[in-house]
Amino acid sequence: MGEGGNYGGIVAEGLERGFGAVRAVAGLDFRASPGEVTALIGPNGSGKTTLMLMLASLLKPDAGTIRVDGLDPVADPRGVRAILGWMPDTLGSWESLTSREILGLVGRMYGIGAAAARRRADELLEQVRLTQLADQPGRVLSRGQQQRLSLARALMHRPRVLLLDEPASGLDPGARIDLRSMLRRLAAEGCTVVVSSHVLSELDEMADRAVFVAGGRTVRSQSVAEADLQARRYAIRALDGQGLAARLESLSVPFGVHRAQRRDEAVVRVGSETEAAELLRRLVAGGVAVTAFAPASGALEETYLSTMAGEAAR
Ligand SMILES: Nc1ncnc2c1ncn2[C@@H]1O[C@H](COP(=O)(O)OP(=O)(O)OP(=O)(O)O)[C@@H](O)[C@H]1O
Repeated sequence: MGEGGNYGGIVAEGLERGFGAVRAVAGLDFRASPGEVTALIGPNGSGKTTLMLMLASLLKPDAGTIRVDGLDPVADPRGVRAILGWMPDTLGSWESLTSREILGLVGRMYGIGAAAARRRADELLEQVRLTQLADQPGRVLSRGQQQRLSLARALMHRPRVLLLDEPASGLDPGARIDLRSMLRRLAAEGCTVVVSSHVLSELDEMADRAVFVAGGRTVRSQSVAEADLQARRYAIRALDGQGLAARLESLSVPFGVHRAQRRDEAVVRVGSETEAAELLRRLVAGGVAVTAFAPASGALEETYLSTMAGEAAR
């Protein structure tokens, strides 16, 4: 429960924001609950950053209402900033200050005492694996290291709500895994976590819920568990591709042939995991030597493609 209102987490309704003639956000509803990681997904220019800036009190909506843990970012921007951590997609930094100094300064800006800020900075530098570089000036950090520092900055004041715009971009695979487990842990501690990303396979692993936006509007909101249950495409490979095709034809299963990783595979659409298991059983029973049988794309990617295809047809 938020201190200043009835809802914990984020509730935004009917949001609109234009820049001159461009309607960046044009009737957007968005919710994110405490204890969950919510993914914000949409094509380039669909309004994700504009939405996050409004949630973070850094940009005023032209219309609509926002509550962040019960607080209104328009009426009470300081209140919202005190409970919210914001990791922008690119972060300007103080080039001559060290990571340790930057975090110390950010801590002081949030009103944390010097000793407590130092302790918190050390703890976060450890978590984002920057301890070795803590006393190097900011300008020597690589892009991925800057991203990790940016995450530490967003967490300095232990925010209850965390907004991250493309947090994984520039991170190496190990750092991506660290990021995922950090965000899961923060959600488990009750934090409201919102992540925008174009890497949908990563969100499959990380998010509980996804909000899809296009053209500045919400076009779909779905839990990842629901996405997992929906109809999806499976890719099948066999030692003998022609035998596989013949068997699919005899079972009256429509399929397309797709060249992947230098080999042909058949792509079919199945309604559920049960249906997939039954198809695999029948192929094997029919003597097809199946070597691979798996979803052709992640659950959120599947929703994204079908949702955006629907949008294009509007
Ligand atoms: N300050 C601005 N002035 C003018 N137009 C802007 C401004 N900020 C955003 N826009 C426009 O608003 C639209 C939405 O932009 P936004 O950055 O919110 O998209 P996004 O979904 O975050 O995109 P991406 O996935 O590429 O990061 C775009 O058409 C963009 O050009």
